[in-house]
Amino acid sequence: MPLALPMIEGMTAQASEQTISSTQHDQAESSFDLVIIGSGPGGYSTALRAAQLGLSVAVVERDAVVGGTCLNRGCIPTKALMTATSTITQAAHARQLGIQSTFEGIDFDRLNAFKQESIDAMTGGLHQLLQARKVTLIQGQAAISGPGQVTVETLAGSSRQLSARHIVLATGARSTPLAGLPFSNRVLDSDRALNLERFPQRPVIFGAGAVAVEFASIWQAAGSQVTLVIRKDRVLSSWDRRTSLTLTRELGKQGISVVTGSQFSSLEQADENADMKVSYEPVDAASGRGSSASLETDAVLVAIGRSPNTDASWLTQAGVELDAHGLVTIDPWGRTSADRIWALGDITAGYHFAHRAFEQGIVIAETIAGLNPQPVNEATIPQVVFSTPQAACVGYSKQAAQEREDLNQVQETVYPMLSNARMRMSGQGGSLSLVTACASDQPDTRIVVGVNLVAPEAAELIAEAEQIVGNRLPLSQAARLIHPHPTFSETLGEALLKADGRPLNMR
Ligand SMILES: Cc1cc2nc3c(=O)[nH]c(=O)nc-3n(C[C@H](O)[C@H](O)[C@H](O)COP(=O)(O)OP(=O)(O)OC[C@H]3O[C@@H](n4cnc5c(N)ncnc54)[C@H](O)[C@@H]3O)c2cc1C
Ligand SMILES: NC(=O)c1ccc[n+]([C@@H]2O[C@H](COP(=O)([O-])OP(=O)(O)OC[C@H]3O[C@@H](n4cnc5c(N)ncnc54)[C@H](O)[C@@H]3O)[C@@H](O)[C@H]2O)c1
Repeated sequence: MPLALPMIEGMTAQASEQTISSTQHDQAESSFDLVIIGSGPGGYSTALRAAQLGLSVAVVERDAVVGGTCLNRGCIPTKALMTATSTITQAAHARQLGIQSTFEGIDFDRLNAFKQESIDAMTGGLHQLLQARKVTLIQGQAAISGPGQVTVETLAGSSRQLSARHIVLATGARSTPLAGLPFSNRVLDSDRALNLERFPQRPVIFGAGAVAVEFASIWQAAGSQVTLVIRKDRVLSSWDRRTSLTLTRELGKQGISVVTGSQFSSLEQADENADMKVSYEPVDAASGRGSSASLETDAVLVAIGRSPNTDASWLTQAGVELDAHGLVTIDPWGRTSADRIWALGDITAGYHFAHRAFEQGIVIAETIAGLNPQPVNEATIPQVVFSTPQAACVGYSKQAAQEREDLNQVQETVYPMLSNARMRMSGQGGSLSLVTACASDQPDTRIVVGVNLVAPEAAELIAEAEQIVGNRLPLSQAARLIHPHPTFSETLGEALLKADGRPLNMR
């Protein structure tokens, strides 16, 4: 085995590149139980679990560094920036509480170094772990070239042939542009937005999902004047209505200008480095909702979703079936329509989160190893958005629960968040709704089927909710769980007591 990469502070992408290349195994081996295409959360979780189970595994990654979108261009760098800029929000709140503090600006060199250190620590650690589990890493562009055959085109221009008992597709996704508006150094996707030397001063963001809302919060906290243009009346519009309306209101309270019912119409720019005039218009002029305006802006962020990396012709030639959105069709264990080809993560239909890909990878590896695992429970995957305040949910909204034939007597319990001491102290608003029902296979037992939350630390709080919802804990038992006082987690405890007909610290 090559020497393990030490987790060096400030490790550069170039150093990482050398590391991936160095693991193009000195070993001549080209035959594996699994060849995995892509080293993001889907690919690496499959590799780690399969190797743990004694299977021989190769991961092919075209990037210089392992970790995919999540570690290099997604979860980790956004949360590094969020960690840094949320301290500005805290300092502003602290001033209202008598703590004298001044915000003297941002040292962008240091902030960008912190972001890169965060990425390097995670990718370096992952690299070491893959090596420790004896996973073969190969840098290059992979393609299925025949049954059980993968061809890798390396950066040096050479080609390598691998044979595999099983092939796992984990090729991820890329940002979708607005029609007629290609990405550039001023029209940004999330990759470009993460690589700015400094934050834009007057950004206009199109989109209402996690990327749009997280960048809006990061930039607004840092003092940018953010305009968020959304097509519906609220952000995260596929979520529970109360939750998404609460978050929309809170973003407005933070100072973000949220333009509802509107969409991009045109962009004027003298040259590629000049400021732009961006215009938007009502989505449905006849409805009377939405507005038209033109804004001067130094950056436009387009965050309208991502397109799966499934357009290469070798995929369908290998017999892998795609749906109308270009997503790979899989069964609950990750099998595609082609024999011994599996797929997971952002190229499959469902929630596109790293933690879903982790569990899919574990299930695929264990199934290949013959362990017969339970399939991923798609209905209880927690969703989280690291905005200010955070939003998180698991299970069903009241409306979604009412639409299910296997759930009866659906009830919603709303907890008044300002009854919680820590919520009051935080200076942030929020909402919590708990959905309970009786499942048709256990008609006499009321269970918690959904929790929808806006609060500081919502992304942490949802982990407990996932235990309750995912394990179908009867409400009567869940309401006996004791929550430490005074904590944000008591919001869930109090809501459970209220749903159980025993409200404590409220009427
Ligand atoms: C800005 C942003 C923030 C996010 N934040 C979060 C978060 O906080 N929490 C969360 O859970 N999720 C978050 N996500 C989503 C998360 O990043 C994805 O769900 C996750 O990365 C999907 O993993 P994956 O393995 O399917 O694909 P990816 O992580 O995209 O990895 C795919 C890999 O495959 C490689 N590849 C593709 N084709 C080939 C080929 N032919 N040959 C070789 N290699 C190939 C790519 O280079 C890439 O490295 C975020 C996403 C974005 C964009
Ligand atoms: N905290 C997290 O876990 C996290 C953070 C960032 C991203 N992600 C994941 O990354 C993926 C990409 O995020 P995203 O926010 O780009 O996508 P998304 O699919 O979550 O949201 C896209 C938004 O754009 C809107 N939209 C679609 N087409 C539009 C158009 N033509 N004009 C205006 N608006 C339009 C949609 O209504 C939706 O609100 C998602 O799967 C998300 O779950 C997760």
